[in-house]
Parts: sequence; C-alpha cells; structure tokens
Amino acid sequence: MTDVPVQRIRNFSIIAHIDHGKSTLADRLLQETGTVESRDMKEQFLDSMDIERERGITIKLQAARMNYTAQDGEEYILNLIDTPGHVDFSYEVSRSLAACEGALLVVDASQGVEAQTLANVYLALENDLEVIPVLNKIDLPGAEPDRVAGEIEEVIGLDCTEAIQASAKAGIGIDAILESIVKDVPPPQDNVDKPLRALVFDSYYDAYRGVVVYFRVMDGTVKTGDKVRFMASGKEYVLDEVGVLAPNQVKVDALHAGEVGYLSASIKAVEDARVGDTITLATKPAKEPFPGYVEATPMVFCGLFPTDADQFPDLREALDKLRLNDAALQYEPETSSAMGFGFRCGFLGLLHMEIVQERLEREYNLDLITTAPSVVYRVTTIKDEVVLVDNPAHLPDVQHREKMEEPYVKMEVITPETYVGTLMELCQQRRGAFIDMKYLTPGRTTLVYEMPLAEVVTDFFDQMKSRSRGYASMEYQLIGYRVNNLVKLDVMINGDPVDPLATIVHRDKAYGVGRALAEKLKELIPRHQFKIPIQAAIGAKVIASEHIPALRKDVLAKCYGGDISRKKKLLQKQAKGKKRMKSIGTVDVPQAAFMAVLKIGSDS
Ligand SMILES: Nc1nc2c(ncn2[C@@H]2O[C@H](COP(=O)(O)OP(=O)(O)OP(=O)(O)O)[C@@H](O)[C@H]2O)c(=O)[nH]1
Repeated sequence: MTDVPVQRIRNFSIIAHIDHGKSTLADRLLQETGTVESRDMKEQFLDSMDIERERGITIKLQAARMNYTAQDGEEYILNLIDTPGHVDFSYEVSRSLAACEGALLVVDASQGVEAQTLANVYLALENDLEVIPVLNKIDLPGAEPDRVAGEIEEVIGLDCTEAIQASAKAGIGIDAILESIVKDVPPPQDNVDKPLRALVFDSYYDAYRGVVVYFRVMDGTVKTGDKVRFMASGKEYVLDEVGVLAPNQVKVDALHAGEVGYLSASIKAVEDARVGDTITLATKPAKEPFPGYVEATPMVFCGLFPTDADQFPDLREALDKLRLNDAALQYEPETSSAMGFGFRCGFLGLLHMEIVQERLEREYNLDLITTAPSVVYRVTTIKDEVVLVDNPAHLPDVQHREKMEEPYVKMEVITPETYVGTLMELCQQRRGAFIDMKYLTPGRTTLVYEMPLAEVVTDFFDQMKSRSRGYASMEYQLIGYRVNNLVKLDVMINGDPVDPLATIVHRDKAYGVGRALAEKLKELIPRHQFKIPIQAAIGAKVIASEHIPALRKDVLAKCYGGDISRKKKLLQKQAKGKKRMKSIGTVDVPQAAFMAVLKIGSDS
C-alpha cells in the first residue's frame, strides 16, 4: 500500500460553513471510491463522536485515504483530511489545512457565502492551497448556482467559471469533483531525501495503545521501530506502529514524504503529541520544525462544582481522564466560600466548554453546577505588576488596581440586508465599535465590529440568530487587549456574598446589569420558609436590591391524615426538584441562577 509515487498523491480538505454539506460530501467521496461499502456506511462516517453526531457538527478532525482510478487510467491516492467546523477550533483547522495542497470549498447553492466560508477560505489561501469551488445542493428547488458563483467571485475573488455544480445528497457532480482533485490539486513536493518532518494534525487517546497521532509526512520517511522526537514537547518515543487511514487503521512498514497516516508509541497523553507539533527522527533530527506551532490558550473560564461535595474526587478523576484526550482543557482546584470545592476550568471557547460539561455529566455521571463563563482580564496593579484574572472573584481590589484591560475581537457578521438595523443595535449594546459595512451582493451585507470578547461569550450568538431569524452568521478573531472602565459586581444572597455570581462589567452598564440580575435571581431562586434578600453591589455600595418572600404554607399540610405514601411521593418530588441546587448558607440556589447573568446581557 505504500511506495506510491508522490505524483499520484493528492492531499485535500473540505471547507464549508456549518450545514452546507461537508460531511455528506465526504461520505459520498468515500462511497464513490469504494473506500467504505454502502452497507457499512453509518451516516456520516467522519463525524464519529456521539455528541458531534447529535449536534450535527464536526469537532475532531479525522482523515481518510481513498484509492481512485482517474480518467487518465492511473490510480491515485486521495487523502481527505477533515476539519472541525467551529471558531473555537480554528487552530486545528489551520493545521489540517497546512497538511494539504488543496481544498474543496463547499457552498450551499441555495444560501451563499457565509461568515465561516470566508474565515475558512482565508485560512486555506494563507496556506497556499488550491481552492476548488463546489456549489452544493443544486437538487434543491431554491438553488441558485449562478448567483452563488457570482457571490464567490465577488467576495472571495475566486474564478468560478468552472465551479462544480453538485448535490452531495443526490450524488450529482461527484465524479467531476474527484477528477478536479486529481487535475487541479498539486501533488506534494518530493522531499523524501530530507530528514524526517511530519506535521501532527490530530491525536486522540486510546486506552490500549496510548495516544494515536494523525500526521502528514512533509519530508523524509518514518518507519515502525523508529525513535522519533516531538520537536515542541521534546518527548521521544520508539514507534510501535505506523499505518494509513483506509479509513480504518491499516498497518504499513513506512510512510514517505507526501503521505498521511497514524502512529502509536505508548504515548500517555495528547499534550505530549499536540496538534501542530513536528515529528522528527531522534537520531537524525531536522534542523527546524514545520512553522506555525502554537500552544492552545484557553479563552473562556468557568467554575465547575459538584452539587454533592462527595463527588469532588470523582470530578477530579473525570477531568484527568478527559485531559488525556484534550490538550486544550485546563483546570485547577478552586475553593469557593459559597460553593465549597470545585475546579476552575479553561476552554478554547463556548462550544468547547459545553462539550466538556456535557461529557462530564453524561459519560461520568456527575451532577455539576457550572458558573457563568468569564474571559481573562489583564490587571496592572499600582505596584506595576501584571495579573491575569480568569475569575471575577479574584479581581484585585479597586485601590490596588492601576488599570484593567479586557480581550477584544474583530467580529464579522454576514446577514440579509433586512436585519442590518437590528444587528447593528445588538452590536452597539454589546459595546461594539463599528468598523465597516459592505454589500456582498445585492441584499446581503457584512458588518464588521470590534467588540469585547466578554460581550460575545454572553450569548451573543443566540441573540444574533434570534434577531435574524437564523439567517445571519458570524466569525470572530482575537485582536488583543484594551483598557476599559470595568468594575466588579458582587451579589449577596441572604446577606452572604456569593462569589460565583460575581461578574465584571463596564461601569456604564453596572447599574442596569445589577438591577436586572437581582430581578432575575428573584425569579429563579425558589421560595423558602424565610424571606431572602438579594443585593447587587459595587464595592461597599449596594446598587440593587430585591427580596424573595417567605413561603406561607407547609407543603405537607395538604396531606392530612396518615396518607404516608402520598407524603412520600411529595417528598420525593421535592427531592427531585432539589437536584442541581447548591445550598449557599441556608438558601438552595438552582443551576439556572448561576447562569442568570447570561440571560440579561442584551436587555440592559
Ligand atoms: N438537498 C440537499 N441536502 C443536502 C445536500 N448535502 C447535504 N445536505 C443536507 O444538509 C444538511 C447538512 O449537511 P452536513 O453534511 O451535515 O453539513 P456539514 O457542512 O458537514 O455540517 P457540519 O458537520 O455541521 O459542519 C444535512 O441535512 C444534509 O442531508 C445536497 O446536496 N442536497
């Protein structure tokens, strides 16, 4: 299976906006080349994680090798490297694109260019990839391939005279796509005589073999039994196995420059073989690693606390296990006066955060309270020290702060013209600074804003979707830190400060947010036997206060007489309702209350 001449290898990716048909097309290509038998075909072979499948999004990259006999009669090896479809994972996208020479740009012909199409296509062009436009879903009655081709030419500047019209679902245009990959994507460079350099574009943890690493050989050759070095982590291993992804793993003796494959070497955790790292031979190392390695830095943090304090060791164990497979996940123990023991966890973004939370609950059966997400603030103290603060509760007191900076993003929103007004209003409410507005094509507009990341992580996406009836799309990238007039908003429940409810807001918004938060908490916290005051404060100054009136009746009073079973049922029902509550002092606070601040961001 190896020793294919490099002229007959093609390495490519598929880039697309969510739902434009990337996975469906990948499946078709696998089927058409006979790589996967139709009867083996689970729907969407490449998206293998359950959560991904349920949400219909691609998170982890994978790869597949296809054999294809082209119209010129030659047999080619086509390596498809899949890319995750979400802004949180754009670094992984860039690394998998770096492993390719070409990309299929799939655009839904009934929709058109979206924010993610653009972001991905720019990444592909930065990596010098040959981009092949594919107008997908032409089977739909609403498809307008000519209009969309014009849009791609106009917006991206790609020649679309030969854009392929396709339907991944109905199997139209698939041969044309395969031929175009062979004809238009350049073969890899023949660098087999150079010292080994292989680029890691994905890795996952396997309980039996240790980490399995997916890589593209850029230069040289790698063989089973070789002693290799990961140039960024500095770790060295003897290879137990190398092989190709056909798409199941098939062992081979060696892989040469231009090829794509996997290796295993009893590596203990993915952080020792990170995406973007370069593999070389320990005995004859390359001088320089492949450029572009970056260590993933978490952008969003939250607290995770077990509802039941006894589950703390289980939570630690679960995080340790997840971490084996997720080098971007960070966590450290956190003690909160209100919540007890838990962990402060760092994530690449909101989706990454949700995935981890969901896996902890589903796969490890933990009952968790999650606090609202926070970004990382940069505080300069009066002693001129710089402190990074990922937890509002740990913000140095105002008298110790010289200045405070927050992360900013450049946000691009693509929307039908009708929603421009309401979306501009939303961006302005979120402290966005207007930068640009362009008409992509008649009727479709792109808005560019610079905005604090903190305003994006408080459900900007949902707001944008609901204001545009689902039609707008967005992308953002970090552009650095900026000084702002920020304050910490504390919350007291029944007189006790509740540190996980503390948040950092702009001074101009503090009163509005404080009032809305107090009202929202009043709504969310159930009544108790006693009256519960709720206050929001900046420093010692209370800026909003509410109270939850006491319950008047004993719930059991209704169950007169000795009807034990009914009483029991009622108590059980209450116990169920109590799940996902955290007792703070004598007050039971439900999970929703910890997220209350996310629900008020836009109306204050
Ligand atoms: N009518 C029609 N529907 C299609 C076609 N290709 C894909 N779809 C449908 O469009 C939806 C999204 O397709 P996916 O292949 O999951 O899209 P994706 O781009 O992989 O989405 P993510 O994995 O979320 O990035 C699915 O319901 C597909 O059945 C097509 O050519 N025609």
